[in-house]
Amino acid sequence: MSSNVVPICFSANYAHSKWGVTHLLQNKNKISTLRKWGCFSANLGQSRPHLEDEKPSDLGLNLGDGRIDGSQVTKCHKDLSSLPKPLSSTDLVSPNSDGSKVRVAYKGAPGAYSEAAALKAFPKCETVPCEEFESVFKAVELWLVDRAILQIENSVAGSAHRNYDLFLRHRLHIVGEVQLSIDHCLLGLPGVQQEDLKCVLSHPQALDQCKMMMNELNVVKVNTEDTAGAAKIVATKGARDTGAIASSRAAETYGLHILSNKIQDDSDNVTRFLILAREPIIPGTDKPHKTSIVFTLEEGPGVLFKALAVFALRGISLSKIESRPQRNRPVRIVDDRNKGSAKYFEYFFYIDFEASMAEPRAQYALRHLQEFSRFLRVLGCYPVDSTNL
Ligand SMILES: O=C(O)C(=O)C[C@]1(C(=O)O)C=C[C@@H](O)C=C1
Repeated sequence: MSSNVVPICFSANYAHSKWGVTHLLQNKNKISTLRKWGCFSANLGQSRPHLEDEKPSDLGLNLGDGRIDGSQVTKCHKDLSSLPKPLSSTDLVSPNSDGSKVRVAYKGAPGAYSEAAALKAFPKCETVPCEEFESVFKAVELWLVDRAILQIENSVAGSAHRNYDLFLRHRLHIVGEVQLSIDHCLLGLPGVQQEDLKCVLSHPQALDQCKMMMNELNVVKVNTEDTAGAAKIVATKGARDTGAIASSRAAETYGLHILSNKIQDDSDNVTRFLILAREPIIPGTDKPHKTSIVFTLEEGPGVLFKALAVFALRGISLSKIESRPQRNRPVRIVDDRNKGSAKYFEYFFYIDFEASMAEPRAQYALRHLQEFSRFLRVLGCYPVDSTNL
């Protein structure tokens, strides 16, 4: 197939498409709630709600009992063997609840923690390494993969600030979270001792999480794109005075030795990752859910206080709040005749709150928040990761 030919899939099986539409119809009420808050981007108008009651004959098809026998084939004047064979359900590769066959994009080299997070969420998935965060998002948007995994915060080193900004540059939805316990190792070439090291490479977050050990060793710290990338550099350069902070999986992947393990300052070192997809999931109330939103505020006294109160008033806990500069409008200048002009920074506020969008109290809280906000977007509503770390 030439590279500029895009295969477009259509259903040759009425029953299959009917199932999809029926499934959507059953969840129509929930979906309309989601769309109201901007967290559903699929165009339901394209699916045909009346299709559920339609029969093949209504669609202008006369299939008889649905089967084609040999006599029908011989009546054709054309060679049908060159026509594309319809996909059967066994050919289809789609995200399954057991995690099989899901393709997950992550930023970094094989052996990175983000790859481990993808494997924790989808144990049988195919992981797809990407060089840039932009490519991770693009891979999902262009249907090259089914999901993306994105590190968002660490219990010791804090938020991955830049990753917050990516949400507004793209329109992916948060459909899950993964909490991964991070045990860093100091890696070196076989035969190298810890004392031989003059320089240690790693991702800035990992170097930050192992400050005490780095100060003790008195080495030069060098930032790399990711921890596994650091291990790869040490292995490929063969530098005996250079070590890497990375996982034991990375040591195995690149044939390095573990000089020291669990070197992080805090033994409870946990990184939270988000799972992103093209479509949101239908939020439930069967298990604890979180909702992530981003908003900007109107001007006025106490607006941030009022914004946060909409959750407190309804007994909804906030699990995270983060602010990021509004890049397109970073400063607001207010002129006051008596006090002169003042510059205020403008922010996007990101909040995770502990409720499902299927709960009326969450819907009321967002409706209330709209009174004080200029812009509001639901980034996703997803089950809390309550698995063992
Ligand atoms: O470098 C990696 O291996 C990553 O997956 C990135 C990352 C991060 O950005 O926080 C992930 C987990 C650890 O906290 C350290 C690094």
